[in-house]
Amino acid sequence: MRTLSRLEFSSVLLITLLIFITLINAKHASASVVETQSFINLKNRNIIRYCVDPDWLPYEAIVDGRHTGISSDYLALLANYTDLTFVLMPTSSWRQSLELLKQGECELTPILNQTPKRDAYLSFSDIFFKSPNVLVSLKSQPFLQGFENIGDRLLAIPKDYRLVEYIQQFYPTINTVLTKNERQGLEKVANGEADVFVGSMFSVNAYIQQHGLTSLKIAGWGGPEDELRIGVIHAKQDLLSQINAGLAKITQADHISVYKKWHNITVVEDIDYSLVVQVVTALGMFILFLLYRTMCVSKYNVHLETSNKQLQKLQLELEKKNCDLDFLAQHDPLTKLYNRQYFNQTFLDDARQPQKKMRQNNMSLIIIDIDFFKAINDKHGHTIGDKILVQVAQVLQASVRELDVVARWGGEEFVVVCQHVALHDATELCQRITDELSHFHFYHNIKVTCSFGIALLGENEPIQACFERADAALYKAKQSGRNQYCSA
Ligand SMILES: Nc1nc2c(ncn2[C@@H]2O[C@H](COP(=O)(O)OP(=O)(O)OP(=O)(O)O)[C@@H](O)[C@H]2O)c(=O)[nH]1
Repeated sequence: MRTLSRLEFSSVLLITLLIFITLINAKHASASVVETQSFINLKNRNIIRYCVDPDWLPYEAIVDGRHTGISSDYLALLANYTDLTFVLMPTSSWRQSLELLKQGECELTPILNQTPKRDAYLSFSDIFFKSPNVLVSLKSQPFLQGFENIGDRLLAIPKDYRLVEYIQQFYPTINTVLTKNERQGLEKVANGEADVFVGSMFSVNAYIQQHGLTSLKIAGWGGPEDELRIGVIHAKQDLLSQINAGLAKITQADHISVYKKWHNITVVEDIDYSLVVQVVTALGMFILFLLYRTMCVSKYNVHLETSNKQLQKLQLELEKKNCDLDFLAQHDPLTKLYNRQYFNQTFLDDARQPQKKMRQNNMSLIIIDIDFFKAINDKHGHTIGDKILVQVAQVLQASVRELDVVARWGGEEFVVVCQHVALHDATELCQRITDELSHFHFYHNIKVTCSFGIALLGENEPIQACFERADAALYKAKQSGRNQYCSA
């Protein structure tokens, strides 16, 4: 058996090492192609050591020592379309990955932007993935649109990211604070240590959703979009033709599959809740004011209704009092017949229209006087005398027609005005009254008789004269022995 040359020995040692690394990674069943390669395959394949950003999901990350994210899926596709085998060199930070690339320890990094500084040690493939960068701020901040409106605000950027170079070159006056990674930048904004953060939309959104940073919002676009490529160290730039050929073989369906797997963007709505609160508060106050007004108005209405009812009651009482007053002014309180004042106003005033009509239609005037009333008073007392007066009034009222008017002239004397009644009819009325009185049961069986004086109102005769004639006729009836009627 021949002994191995130094070159053969080194190759065997390297392959053994790679197998060992592969076996360790294989237990994680990653999308990374190297993790499923057999020893025989590895022998025929070009093995590439690569580094990634260990904390840049969904683009890439190292979780439990395993490469995951968009770049992991693309490397798997590339491994299918080329004879390249990719072996992950785990790092703890993006900076460390960049350092290993500069030193040539890592030969490839699968997803990054091309920048002038990186051109110094990396060669770049064609673009295979594009993504916008966004500005992130607290929801209370205004919508910034772009870097132009950042003003004095403090901008957080992950160090060693392409955007640092971009800001330094195009917006050197913006106050910046460099953060370890995107997560730290977002946390600084959420904690108020920085005002704005700029980063890739995919990773920013993923982080906001994963960690429930609901106080944050997308506040604008952050410069040119990321144009992501594979970077290889200059020593390995010959690989680029194979890499680009492999990338070109990736189908649209492959791209969409990767995109769907890692894209879970939910639009964080840019709602100005302070405005909503202001509007709701204003509306609430307006509604409260309306309620207060309605309560005041209904209270006032109740008060008004009560006052109106009281007023109506008072009005009714007043009307009743007025009626009472009117009645009292026109009636005799004892007999309830019309009084002398009413009689005078109604009949003795010639100027009044009704009397002119009466004159044209036969009007008879009868004066009635109770006989020997003084004797009744003297014998039975005034109270009984009053009652006799009331009973005589009832007899008179019951004996006349509705349109005739009976009034108490004074003392024990009454007046009857009969309309449309000729002298003859008036004498019949007196006889009827006389008959009624003779049959009427007065208090204490007192016998009550009356004397009557009748006069027919003559044409053009003043009523006063007619009254005087009736009075004279009454006197005549008295003189003739009472309980009789005389006409004039
Ligand atoms: N009880 C009572 N008596 C009254 C009222 N007004 C007048 N008198 C009485 O009526 C009486 C009238 O008396 P006289 O004028 O003398 O008449 P008379 O006694 O009826 O006699 P002749 O008329 O001549 O038949 C008086 O005694 C009055 O006091 C009254 O309202 N009530």
